[in-house]
Amino acid sequence: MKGLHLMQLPREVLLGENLKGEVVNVARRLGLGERALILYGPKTKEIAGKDVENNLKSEYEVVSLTVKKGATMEEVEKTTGVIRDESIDWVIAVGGGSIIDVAKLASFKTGIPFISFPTTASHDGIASANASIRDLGTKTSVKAVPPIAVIADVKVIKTAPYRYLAAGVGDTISNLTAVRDWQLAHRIKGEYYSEYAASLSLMSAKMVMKNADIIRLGNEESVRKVIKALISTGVAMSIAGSSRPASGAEHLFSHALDMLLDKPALHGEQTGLGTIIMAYLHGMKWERVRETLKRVGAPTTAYELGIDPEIVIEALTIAHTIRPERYTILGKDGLTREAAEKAAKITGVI
Ligand SMILES: NC(=O)C1=CN([C@@H]2O[C@H](COP(=O)(O)OP(=O)(O)OC[C@H]3O[C@@H](n4cnc5c(N)ncnc54)[C@H](OP(=O)(O)O)[C@@H]3O)[C@@H](O)[C@H]2O)C=CC1
Ligand SMILES: O=C(CO)COP(=O)(O)O
Ligand SMILES: [Zn+2]
Repeated sequence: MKGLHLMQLPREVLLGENLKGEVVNVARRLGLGERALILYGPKTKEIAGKDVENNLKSEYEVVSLTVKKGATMEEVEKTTGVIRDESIDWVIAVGGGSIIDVAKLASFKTGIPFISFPTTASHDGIASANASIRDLGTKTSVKAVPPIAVIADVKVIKTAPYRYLAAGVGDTISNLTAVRDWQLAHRIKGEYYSEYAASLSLMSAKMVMKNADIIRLGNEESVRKVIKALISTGVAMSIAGSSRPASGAEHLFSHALDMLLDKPALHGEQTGLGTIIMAYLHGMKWERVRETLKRVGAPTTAYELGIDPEIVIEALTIAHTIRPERYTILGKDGLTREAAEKAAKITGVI
């Protein structure tokens, strides 16, 4: 229908302590069916997956699946296969961004609801409607539906190494340049722009900047600050109907690194680094971005990320080719090698 803008959002968001047993109550309140599929990874099974599964078994028939190959189409297909073969009614994902994205796309393809139970605060896919699957023929996220509920147990999330929390700040601070890119595309290409989505996204970035010193403590309050920013960013993406409010040129840079590296760093670490450079290109106060990342202990140089400076330059020069329909500060032609090197050197990234 022309002019119709569909915004899908989670029905329940729980943020608190000791929520591994709460899943049963959430499922009951939402009237979810008898047969549940729980997805976890080898590590997140031990961290929280088994406990959630055992709690669920008191009231539901539960099938479990361990995702070993990350956010790949192979894992999505395996999951959709189990959903069909076992007549599953709903899915719960207990894990990092990869496990959540596998559950998100598999449940979307089979038309059943899923619950997001994050074990890290490292990415803003926790509550979003889009899924990033590596070998989907595109390097970027595709449309799915948001989780019907998000259950964020701060005690569980705190078990993750501090690096993950700092990565969550990197994924959130990206909103600053992502929104600038969006505004640019709105002005230059007449692209749809949502002031509400952009404001919510910017607010999340500003909140983590303001609370950098609290986040650095790595305690439960720190986790709460970052998780709220990540969930709000996911909602901003749902309002926008795309990842526009949270993904601009800094994400294209991170996607380019993922293509070039056998072992990329954490998503949020890469996007944080990209934000410093893209803020410089936009003529923004890029020093403030770098300062915040430093204050929370996130990497601000290629060296700290363990990435060869040459790869950083290459990623900067190819970033514009990854999602050509998404106009950014990199323009249609991208950066020359000289411009890329200069931007990376001036900002101290290489
Ligand atoms: N859909 C969206 O909107 C978005 C999606 N993303 C995507 O999310 C992914 C990044 O997510 P991220 O969470 O950073 O990484 P991953 O989900 O890839 O997890 C990385 C590793 O961390 C482990 N892990 C998870 N939780 C804990 C914990 N509490 N303690 C110790 N180890 C733990 C995982 O264990 P195990 O081996 O058990 O899985 C895995 O080995 C990328 O694929 C990115 O593209 C990012 C932003 C937005
Ligand atoms: O990571 C994301 C937002 O933080 C999703 O962005 P992409 O659509 O670029 O994959
Ligand atoms: Zn991201």
